[in-house]
Amino acid sequence: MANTKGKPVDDVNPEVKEAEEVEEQRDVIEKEEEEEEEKDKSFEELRLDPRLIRALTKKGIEKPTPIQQTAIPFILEGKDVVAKAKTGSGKTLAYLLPLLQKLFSDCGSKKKKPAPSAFILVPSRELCQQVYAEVSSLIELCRVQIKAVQLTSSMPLSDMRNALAGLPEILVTTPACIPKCFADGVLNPAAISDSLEILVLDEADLLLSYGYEDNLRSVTSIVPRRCQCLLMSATTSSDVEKLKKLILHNPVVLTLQEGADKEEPVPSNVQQFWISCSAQDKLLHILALLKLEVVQKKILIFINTIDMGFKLKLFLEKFGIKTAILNGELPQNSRLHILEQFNAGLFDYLIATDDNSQQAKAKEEAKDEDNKEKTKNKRRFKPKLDAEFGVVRGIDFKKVHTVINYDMPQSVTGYIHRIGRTGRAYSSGSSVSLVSPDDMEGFEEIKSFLAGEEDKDSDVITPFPLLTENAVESLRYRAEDVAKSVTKIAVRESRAQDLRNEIINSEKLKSHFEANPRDLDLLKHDKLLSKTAPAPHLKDIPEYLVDPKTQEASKMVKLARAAMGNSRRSGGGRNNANKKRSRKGVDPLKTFSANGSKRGRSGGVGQKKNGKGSSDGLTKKQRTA
Ligand SMILES: Nc1ncnc2c1ncn2[C@@H]1O[C@H](COP(=O)(O)OP(=O)(O)OP(=O)(O)O)[C@@H](O)[C@H]1O
Repeated sequence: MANTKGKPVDDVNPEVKEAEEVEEQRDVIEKEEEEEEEKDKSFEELRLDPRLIRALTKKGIEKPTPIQQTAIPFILEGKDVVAKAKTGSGKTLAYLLPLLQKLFSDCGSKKKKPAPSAFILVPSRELCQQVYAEVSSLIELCRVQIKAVQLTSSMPLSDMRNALAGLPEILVTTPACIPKCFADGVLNPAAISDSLEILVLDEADLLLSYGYEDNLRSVTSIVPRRCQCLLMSATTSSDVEKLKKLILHNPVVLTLQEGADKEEPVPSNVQQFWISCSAQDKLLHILALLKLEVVQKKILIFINTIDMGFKLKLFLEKFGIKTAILNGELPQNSRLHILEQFNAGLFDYLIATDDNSQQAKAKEEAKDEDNKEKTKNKRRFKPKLDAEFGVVRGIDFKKVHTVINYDMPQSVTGYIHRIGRTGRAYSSGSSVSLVSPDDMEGFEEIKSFLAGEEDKDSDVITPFPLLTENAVESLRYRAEDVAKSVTKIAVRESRAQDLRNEIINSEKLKSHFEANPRDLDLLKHDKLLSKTAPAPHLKDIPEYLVDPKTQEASKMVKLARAAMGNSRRSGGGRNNANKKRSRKGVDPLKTFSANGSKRGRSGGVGQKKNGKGSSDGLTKKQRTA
């Protein structure tokens, strides 16, 4: 940078002056962040047991997140707590750590209780598995004599009995499973009333929407008055209020706010974008996003129906893009395996149908099929959905950098939960929503909810800047041609075939997992559905078709990926240096615009919502270069 010291102000080159101002602003921001970090409490200051702190260190977790800093002391004090904090903010450890610490004091006593001391209720089997894995790994790392088990409704009775025979202290389950256990005599309500000390309702905003109200009532009727109740939620809703009244006694309500005093349901480290296109052009746009590589991998794509998921998979396959599919009709072993493989980085693109809105639709579809079936009096493949399935909400997808809404979600809450699959804990991410004219009303609702009352006109979701119209149009002919070839029959056959394969796989996986619990790479779930290899002209899009701006954008995205890959540490956590790098590092969406303007575009690319971002959107390194 030029040395301007001693020069009269008027002589200073305006660009240099501007750069200096940016530099000063950056220094102020860094200082503010450092001060913020200094105010943060450590796990030691939260009076967490040293065994737990050592376990966290082994997991790469060094510093509590804000919700953990706030909630842990209250939970350790024995208070009922309602904790509302955005997706990915670390709510699971916020309750698991103090819960375990409280059980540590009992684990020396020789006499085991007849029923678990802690119940953790979650809305889906996937979450059950995830929370169980987390609590088990903490117990193992702490080397304490505490036993945790998970129960789900689909387990055979004998497995449930075996699981409970060891008198576990912690039970992780779904609300539907408990009345079943009572009815089958696997759990004894009176014993629970005697033993239960802590009840956790995780993802409380979802428990009622999954239709668990009656199940929960049968549980609460046996919860003793002395039992400490914790309710964790990513969003506020009337359901959460209902549960609060049903179960908690005079709770401490923690609503974690970010920024000055603004409550932001989506983490500010997630940049949200949208693309306006017709419903028919969604295939074309997703092809452009993925094939021209203007979005960061790993990518999670949401669609609303299973058929559309298969159509998308077959369509992308023709262009040599391999994806895996996750939905509620797959067997549970397959679903868990797909999640594990995706989290382990074995594939980059996952197409997911989410939660019960999709289930309702699919059930309708199945009903329709049923009726047709009866009239035709013919036997055909019928999908059966898992009522405890929840692929998205609360699931900790690791290192997802981009979430794409191919179909828009049915509600604001759905949007928040989908977007929350990226930008988890201290990582950054982005989302791109494809919005057709039919989606517009719902989209406006989402936007105005996210902007909040005072900030109605602010653009929280901005137009996606890295894809030019020319770039999209250059793929139109190919996309439309291929889309025509993916017929309804092809979709139906692939769906049936895939399900058959997964059912066979599921059995193999079951026995394999029993023998090799850590082996992930057994079966690949992103294998091709179509028998024909992609045509070369579709697999490799000729360079001349892509305009220079998009080529440049794509290069930036690749560079950023490489940079992020290098700065990543294995394991769950990051150190502070890494964290800072990821916050301010090379994210092309923050530093580049395909539309040419190199400085803060309207829509705020490169600027944090709270106005803390650098004014030119360039990193120190880039400016120096
Ligand atoms: N203190 C921490 N430091 C670093 N990473 C953390 C910390 N606490 C939790 N994490 C990691 O952050 C990720 C998100 O945590 P978690 O699943 O608990 O979020 P959540 O708030 O429950 O999100 P959701 O509402 O979507 O379920 C996990 O991978 C977890 O291991």
